Amino acid sequence: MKNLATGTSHAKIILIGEHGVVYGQPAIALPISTIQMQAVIHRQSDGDQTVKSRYFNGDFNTMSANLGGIQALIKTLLTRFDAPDQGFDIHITSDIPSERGMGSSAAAAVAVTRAFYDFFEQPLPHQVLLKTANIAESYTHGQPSGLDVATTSAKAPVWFIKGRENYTIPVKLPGYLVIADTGIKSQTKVAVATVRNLLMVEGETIQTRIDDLGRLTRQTRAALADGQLTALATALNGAQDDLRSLGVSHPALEQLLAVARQNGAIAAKLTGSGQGGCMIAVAPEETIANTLSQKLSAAGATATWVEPLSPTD
Ligand SMILES: Nc1ncnc2c1ncn2[C@@H]1O[C@H](COP(=O)(O)OP(=O)(O)O)[C@@H](O)[C@H]1O
Ligand SMILES: C[C@@](O)(CCOP(=O)(O)O)CC(=O)O
Repeated sequence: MKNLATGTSHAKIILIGEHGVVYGQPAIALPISTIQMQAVIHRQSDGDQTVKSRYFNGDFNTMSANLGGIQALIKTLLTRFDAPDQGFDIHITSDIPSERGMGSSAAAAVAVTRAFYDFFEQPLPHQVLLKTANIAESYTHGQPSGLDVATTSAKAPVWFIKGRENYTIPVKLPGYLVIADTGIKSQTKVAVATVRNLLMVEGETIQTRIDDLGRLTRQTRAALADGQLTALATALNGAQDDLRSLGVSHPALEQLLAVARQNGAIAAKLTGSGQGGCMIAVAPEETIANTLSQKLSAAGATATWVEPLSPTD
């Protein structure tokens, strides 16, 4: 066992397919490796078990309710390594805004899992990482698709279908993504419940929208493979129409989407669970992306990021 161990992860955005993915449709998500999360463990020889994060600073056994997922995950890991009473101090630091659709809960779970495997000096196969980190996600979300854990631990864009073995896909497209945060917090489990309730009440019309998200995601995959920026834009804009019908947009998101479209974005949609959180816009050139970022900030976005559409290591 080490005296000092670390685990890292990063943010993600869902390019297309959020919410549909909960019902078996495909989704495509991109790692945002410039926005990082880190978990650092110091061994405590006195047996103390302590946690420090944005949400909580104190004894591991009295962690606040919104860190219940991380607590359950750490308990599982200590049991797995036959060390339930091992002393540790874990410090989680994050640049990922929380409850904004950028995968903070999954990134925390991935960083913590990696840190404990490093602490106990054990190899961590990727499939074990996914399964383990999803213990925390199940607690936080109820029934996560697994997309967020897959992407916050990935180095390349992920093609994802729930319950299947998922894989990374190449994206070789010119163009830039602008990510903008409305600053409005929204919990994934609440947005997922909105869609579930609508599906129960309205049935077929909602199922049609979910199916359409799958169709548009497949169209996006073809557009990414062929370098077709216009086809990509059509699919992303169509997905926003579907997501609005599913009840997961928000006036603040709609306002930023309009600003993006008026200032040179060829596509704009919410990303992640919606009902607040972040939106993404696609710009054909970096100069347009930088202008968009300024305009979105002026329109009230609390933070913006510009990223190339084809991620680089
Ligand atoms: N820095 C952090 N340290 C520990 N846990 C975190 C941190 N940031 C986020 N989380 C966890 O993620 C939860 C938010 O997750 P969620 O509602 O899914 O939003 P997101 O879209 O950001 O993933 C928080 O309630 C907390 O449990
Ligand atoms: C809405 C959903 O498709 C994505 C949620 O993303 P986030 O937790 O808002 O980053 C839910 C899921 O995939 O489990």
